[in-house]
Amino acid sequence: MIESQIESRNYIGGEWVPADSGEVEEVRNPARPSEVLGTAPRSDRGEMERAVAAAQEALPGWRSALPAARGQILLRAADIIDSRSEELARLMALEAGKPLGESRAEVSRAAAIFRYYGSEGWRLYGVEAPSTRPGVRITSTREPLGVVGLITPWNFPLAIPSWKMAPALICGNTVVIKPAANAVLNAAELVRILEEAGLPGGVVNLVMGPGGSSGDALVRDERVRAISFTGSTAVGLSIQERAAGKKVQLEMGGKNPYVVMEDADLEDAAAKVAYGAFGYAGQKCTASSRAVVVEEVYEAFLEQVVEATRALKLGEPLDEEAVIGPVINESQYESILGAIEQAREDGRVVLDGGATGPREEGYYISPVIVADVDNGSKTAREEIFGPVLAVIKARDFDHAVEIANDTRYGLTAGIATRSLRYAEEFIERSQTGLVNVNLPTAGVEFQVPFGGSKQSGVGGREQGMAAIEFYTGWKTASVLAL
Ligand SMILES: NC(=O)C1=CN([C@@H]2O[C@H](COP(=O)(O)OP(=O)(O)OC[C@H]3O[C@@H](n4cnc5c(N)ncnc54)[C@H](OP(=O)(O)O)[C@@H]3O)[C@@H](O)[C@H]2O)C=CC1
Ligand SMILES: O=C(O)CCC(=O)C(=O)O
Repeated sequence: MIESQIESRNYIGGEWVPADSGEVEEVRNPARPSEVLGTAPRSDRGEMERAVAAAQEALPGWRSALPAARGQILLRAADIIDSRSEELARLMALEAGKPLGESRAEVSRAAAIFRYYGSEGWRLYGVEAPSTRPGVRITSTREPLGVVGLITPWNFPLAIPSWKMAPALICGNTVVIKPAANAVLNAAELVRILEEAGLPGGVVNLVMGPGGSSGDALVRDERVRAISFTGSTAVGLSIQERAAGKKVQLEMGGKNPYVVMEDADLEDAAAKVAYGAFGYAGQKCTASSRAVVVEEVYEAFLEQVVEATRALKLGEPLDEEAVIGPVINESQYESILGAIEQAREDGRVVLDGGATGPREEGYYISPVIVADVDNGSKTAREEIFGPVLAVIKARDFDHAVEIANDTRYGLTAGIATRSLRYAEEFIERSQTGLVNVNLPTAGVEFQVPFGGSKQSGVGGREQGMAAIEFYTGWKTASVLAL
């Protein structure tokens, strides 16, 4: 239980302000839906227009500040995140239903992201190239894009806003962020931390409101030079159309395969697939939702993965031992239960989970594993974003790779094997942005490029140096001294 409800507000031009209409949305605890954690302003287009104007006004000062001075603020933010880690982790567990252990890891990850980009200010390198013309000096330097719009989901309520905001800021851009309705309290805390770290008013602006109105206003605003979005494929692809003329980065869904070869350590593979499929109830774009297993070890793997899944505790997010919490909200709960019905038709149920009790007692769904799934079926093709694992039989390595790649998504893929040849060939042939050998598909590192191919990702990659590339443009100057 929380001690008192949190009344969150928009942050525009350095002021914490309510929605123009005064309307609010309740924020509820997915583990106890009757519990109201707080409220968020129900903003519309007008608030978004003012937030963009504030970001535009703050731009000249921020872009001309020394990168090292911008970096100092990010480094201070990292220290504040660390100093408040337990409180932030508990808020994440309450609002996003993320088990405490994983919430703690995400808070540390957010601090590390701010630290990493805080020092990137020293490395905003340009290039000097030889000219084809005598006496001409050519330099290409990086410039900020201007005002950037960030639209973030609820499933990584601190890490994703951090890995979008920190690189945008170090490069000298100003920001307007629209967080998901189910992650507003976390987003507001992060912005409060940046304010406390000394970020000038207007450099980051936060507007809470429905995606269809305030989010749409951000996407369409001509003053906004770039949009970085994480969320569903349908919304992402529609943003690509609405944001015509802007630089766009879309991180969308996944239907991530984990191939299990005959030479794998089956116990290890089963543990990694189970964690990848069911950690945080499968609500990750990197979740292992398809296990593709060669026939030689198929039945043995099924036994092991059921056992490994049974070992994962489903419980209250504040329970130290829990790995699987509730799903985020009623609409996801309904949609996942519908997908489970479909999965029962599409395969042989080897672990029969589903709703664990009345929804009023929390949106809990226990893991479901279906075997003998055809890769052409709905269960194997559509992102469920819930605790459902489809197991698909492959004849051999080539067939497994073919099945793994036979999807409209291309975010991440894994393989369990002891063979260097399988591992290297899988890396080579996998049509994904990330490949993991004997490691879970979920859980990415911030210092390297992150993102997918096909309908998992459009635009430049996030994180690592790729984010610097996204949040800057190049200016080439040619000079002939007379
Ligand atoms: N790739 C990933 O990591 C994620 C994938 N998903 C996928 O999406 C499904 C649904 O989850 P959901 O939260 O509804 O995802 P959405 O794609 O609807 O939401 C993601 C973000 O986009 C905003 N948004 C929604 N509609 C618009 C719009 N028309 N214009 C601009 N912004 C908009 C949302 O705001 P608001 O919350 O106010 O609607 C939120 O901030 C999941 O089942 C999962 O498959 C979801 C989250 C993360
Ligand atoms: O697995 C991770 O660490 C990141 C997942 C992610 O970015 C997402 O689900 O949106």
